[in-house]
Amino acid sequence: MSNAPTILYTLTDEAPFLATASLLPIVQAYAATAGIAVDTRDISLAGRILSHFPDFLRDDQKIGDHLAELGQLATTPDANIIKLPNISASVPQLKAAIAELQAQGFALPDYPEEPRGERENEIKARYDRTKGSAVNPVLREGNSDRRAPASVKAYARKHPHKMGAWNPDSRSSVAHMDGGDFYGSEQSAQIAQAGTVSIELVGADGRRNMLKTGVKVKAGELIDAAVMSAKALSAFVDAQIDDARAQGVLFSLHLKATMMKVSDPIMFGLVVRRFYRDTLARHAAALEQAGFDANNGIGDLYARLSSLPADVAAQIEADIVLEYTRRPGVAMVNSDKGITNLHVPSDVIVDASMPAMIRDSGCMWNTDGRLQDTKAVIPDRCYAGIYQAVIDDCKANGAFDPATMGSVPNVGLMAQKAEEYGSHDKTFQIPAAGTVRVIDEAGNVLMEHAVEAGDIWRMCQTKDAPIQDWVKLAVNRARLSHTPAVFWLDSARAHDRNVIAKVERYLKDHDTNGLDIRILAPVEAMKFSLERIRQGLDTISVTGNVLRDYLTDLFPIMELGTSAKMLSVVPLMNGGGLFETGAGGSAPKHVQQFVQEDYLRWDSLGEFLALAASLEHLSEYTGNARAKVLADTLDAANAKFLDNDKSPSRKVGGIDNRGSHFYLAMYWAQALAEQIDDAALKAKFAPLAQALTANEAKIVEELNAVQGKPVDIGGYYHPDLGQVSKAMRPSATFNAALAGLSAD
Ligand SMILES: NC(=O)C1=CN([C@@H]2O[C@H](COP(=O)(O)OP(=O)(O)OC[C@H]3O[C@@H](n4cnc5c(N)ncnc54)[C@H](OP(=O)(O)O)[C@@H]3O)[C@@H](O)[C@H]2O)C=CC1
Ligand SMILES: O=C(O)CCC(=O)C(=O)O
Ligand SMILES: [Mg+2]
Repeated sequence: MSNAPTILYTLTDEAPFLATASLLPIVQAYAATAGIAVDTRDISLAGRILSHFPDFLRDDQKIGDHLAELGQLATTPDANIIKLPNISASVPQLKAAIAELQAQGFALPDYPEEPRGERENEIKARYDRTKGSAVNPVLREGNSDRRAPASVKAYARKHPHKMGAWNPDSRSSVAHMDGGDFYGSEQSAQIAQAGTVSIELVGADGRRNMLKTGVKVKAGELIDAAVMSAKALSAFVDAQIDDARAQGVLFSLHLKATMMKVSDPIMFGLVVRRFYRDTLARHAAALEQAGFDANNGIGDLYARLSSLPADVAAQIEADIVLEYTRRPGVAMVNSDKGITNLHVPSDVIVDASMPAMIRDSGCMWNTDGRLQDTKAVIPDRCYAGIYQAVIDDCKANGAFDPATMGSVPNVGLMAQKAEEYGSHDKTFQIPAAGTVRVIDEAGNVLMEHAVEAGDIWRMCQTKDAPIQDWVKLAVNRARLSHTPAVFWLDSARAHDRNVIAKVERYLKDHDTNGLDIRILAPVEAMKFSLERIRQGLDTISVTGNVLRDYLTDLFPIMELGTSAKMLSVVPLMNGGGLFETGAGGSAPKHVQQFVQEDYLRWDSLGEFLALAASLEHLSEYTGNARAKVLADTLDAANAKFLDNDKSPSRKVGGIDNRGSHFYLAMYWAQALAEQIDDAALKAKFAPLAQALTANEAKIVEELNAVQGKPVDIGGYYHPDLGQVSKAMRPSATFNAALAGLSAD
């Protein structure tokens, strides 16, 4: 790459994809002035689906497997990838995307939910590769460094977002199991020498059923396994439903059905089956016939009613209404449309949903569209306790104050499918009682669990090199930021005990003189960090993969109002760079607003920060001095952008995503025209800076004039590129000015 510096910009889904249609032409035009190509790769859900079915498509419809290509590139020092959030699809989303593509003339097969025969099994396996968190584990060949840069933190202090007040008498709480969960059953082993392990289920009758063979392991690697008892989960859920009703609080469930794509939909399904148990039992035969799958949420039931005789469908609907009278109120995703917390597994995702609840005074929405105290059910104990610690702190001390609070950046272990990221192909719902064993090639039993039918058993892998890299990253971050760093590890967990031993060993490889580095159990680490945050002090959280996910939404949402404003860098272990934009998702409700009123609220600050880091990395890797000038001036532009508060406002009338891109382009051009490090660039950007500055009012008016009416983009999962581009670039004056930069 050093000859032809290239940045690869990912095309994804929903709001970030729409934003790209406006931002990318700006980025490409500016980067070209330094001889940098910014190419795209399609890793959207639709793109991933199409790339897996070339044999069903016309030649002109086929696309390559861009994700595999990027995954390969991520293992090389040449990688310079800007990764926007993408859909980690649940089954309902996957089916909706397939239906949309079929309607657009792509002759894809249906998703065989209950595959019959080899052909359907093969088709389902192909689709399943595109499902859930299919992208991030492939690209994240490094550990993550997520933080709010100083300019962003200063912005948040100057323009604090609203936080709901906390009442000390709030009845909101987090409920978790006391036993029979992953936490209570975790076992861990360290691999002595490279080889393979197998996973077998030995039935009560002694029959051996191989669940998986040939799982490659490296020397020094940690493997862990745990089981969630279906019986224990079921009893726990029943007790929580009753308790929520007795207390008069809303019932809500918080899982990560997208990222934990095998285990969590099963847990979600179990909760749906318990909550609606009377209706589901009464109509079991009809619902079976209609193909209802509780793992896809109660929304799946409604979607299938039309396939049943009208009187049966009406009876089922009536029974559900009746059943609600016997249950606690359920938290709503959208009370206007009657969408509950149990409708779709991907609607309520714990990393974003718990911070939202905490920001809303510990409440969620009830069916009347009003906020109400809530019981948040997070069954497994591994991490549930951290949220109760936040709730306890808010009840004791009131809401956090974004104008004064400190920050909790994160260094997260995730490289090479570390921890839960690698569990997908090693998670099983157990068909019959027996014992699950993990055995090595010599036949040694490394871990074993007694299991019952319906239990969820899963194994994770964490290689040694990523742990070493993670420790190094933590020490470097603590040194660079002069900030204490806490490893959130729980000595009561078998896996964490093994990680602690490695951390203690690898910390010795570094100069930690003068640094404050501690290892604390998650709840203690949370209390310690919260106590400091209230004093305005920062504390680096150094965590495993799941806490990385949880904390990098929780703290940014409390501190900045959104994780979109985070700098999110993944220094790839082989030297390349993966620059993620923000730490949040693809915000589906932004698309709904856009098609209804041509207004896109998506905040691209995460993209701006990622681009600056990517240009900086490119300049260091290739020695391209102009890339450095572009990076420095973009930094300056970002600071000005924040200072002048040019992020999109929430409602029609203000500037939206497109307006904010214009301001970034203007500030960036002005900084380039003002700098003195590169005279040619200065001369090139002077006329553009002048044109944008002179036409500011006109451009903003052209951009804002389109707002307020519906806009058609030709699809949700696979919108029409031409229509999107037209909608996202409505200012002729701005477009002409940019074209001028590329022309000369
Ligand atoms: N890295 C990735 O690829 C990730 C992908 N996802 C995927 O994203 C989808 C949605 O997930 P969900 O958990 O709802 O999380 P989101 O982060 O998409 O949404 C949660 C809320 O965060 C706020 N928000 C997030 N990003 C922005 C932004 N750039 N501009 C303005 N507001 C923003 C909005 O809150 P408010 O309205 O309160 O301002 C939004 O409603 C799922 O398909 C999920 O799988 C999720 C996380 C990461
Ligand atoms: O991989 C995913 O599905 C989501 C990842 C995520 O939420 C994150 O990285 O913060
Ligand atoms: Mg997340």
